[in-house]
Amino acid sequence: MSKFQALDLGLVVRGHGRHYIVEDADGKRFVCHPRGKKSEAVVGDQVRFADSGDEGVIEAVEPRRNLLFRQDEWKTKSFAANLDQLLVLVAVEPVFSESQLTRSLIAAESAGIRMAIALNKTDLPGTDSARERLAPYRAMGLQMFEVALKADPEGSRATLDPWLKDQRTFVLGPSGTGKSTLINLLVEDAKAQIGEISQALNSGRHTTTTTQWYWTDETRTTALIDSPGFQEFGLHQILAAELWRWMPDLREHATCRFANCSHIHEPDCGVRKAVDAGLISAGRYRIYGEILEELQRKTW
Ligand SMILES: Nc1nc2c(ncn2[C@@H]2O[C@H](COP(=O)(O)OP(=O)(O)OP(=O)(O)O)[C@@H](O)[C@H]2O)c(=O)[nH]1
Ligand SMILES: [Zn+2]
Repeated sequence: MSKFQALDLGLVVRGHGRHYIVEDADGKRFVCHPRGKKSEAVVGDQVRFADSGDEGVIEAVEPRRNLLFRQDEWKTKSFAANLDQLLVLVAVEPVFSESQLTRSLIAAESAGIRMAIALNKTDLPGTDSARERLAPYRAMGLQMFEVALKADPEGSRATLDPWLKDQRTFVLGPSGTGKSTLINLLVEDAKAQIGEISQALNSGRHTTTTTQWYWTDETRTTALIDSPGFQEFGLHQILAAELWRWMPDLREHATCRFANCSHIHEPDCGVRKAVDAGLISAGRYRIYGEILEELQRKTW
């Protein structure tokens, strides 16, 4: 038994530099800092903390169920821990980058986190072509939602609510897709929740420059975790030789002559055959090649 077992267990709902907001079982929030130099806790972590009046101290981070993160050549950025699922929000406009979409799905798949895609702004005329671009993702068995968060808020809520209920959902999406609209629709007091936290952390600004945890209900069973940073989604945590495993459409066809097939140039490659036969989308295969090259360039 850890020596911190007797301390309160709390949930990290926001991190800001060396300061954290930790919420206890009753929903009471405390400003805390980590003991020692390292700031290891991330949003979603369960921590043992001691509330020592002015500011609490995080003594230990409990073991994690999972951790969603990205890693480029220079640094690792953790999004959040202990997630149930990932919702990638894209829109009919602005046109989404398939590379970014694929990267976020690979990160979640390799972290063992269930995921879905929501296509927003389906009131716009470009909906059909957006749907077409998403067809490969639907075909590989991904849960897919169509919404119009602004044009049809009630319908959108009805579409998403059952999937979100009682889950901790991390929301990712490029700028301009409607992430703020989504949060404000589902979290009644979103602005108040941010305001309260910004004030507590004395950060002064109300913008979400870091990951933010929201409860959508008073009983605190359904959570949305909002984060900036869809851009530059590095995947250096993934081994080049295993990349294909995290792409369900490639994985399905990876019956190749060589067990260590890279699916790029080898003879008798099931993946390349499937691409030629139109069973794997050319776009997804191209992105696979790009990410693979990036991972193979790794210098360590
Ligand atoms: N046509 C249409 N526009 C929408 C819909 N939902 C959101 N928008 C618009 O899309 C724009 C972006 O919405 P936001 O919610 O601010 O998007 P965001 O993803 O938070 O964007 P950032 O703040 O840049 O990260 C706004 O002008 C919204 O009014 C929709 O269902 N249909
Ligand atoms: Zn192969």
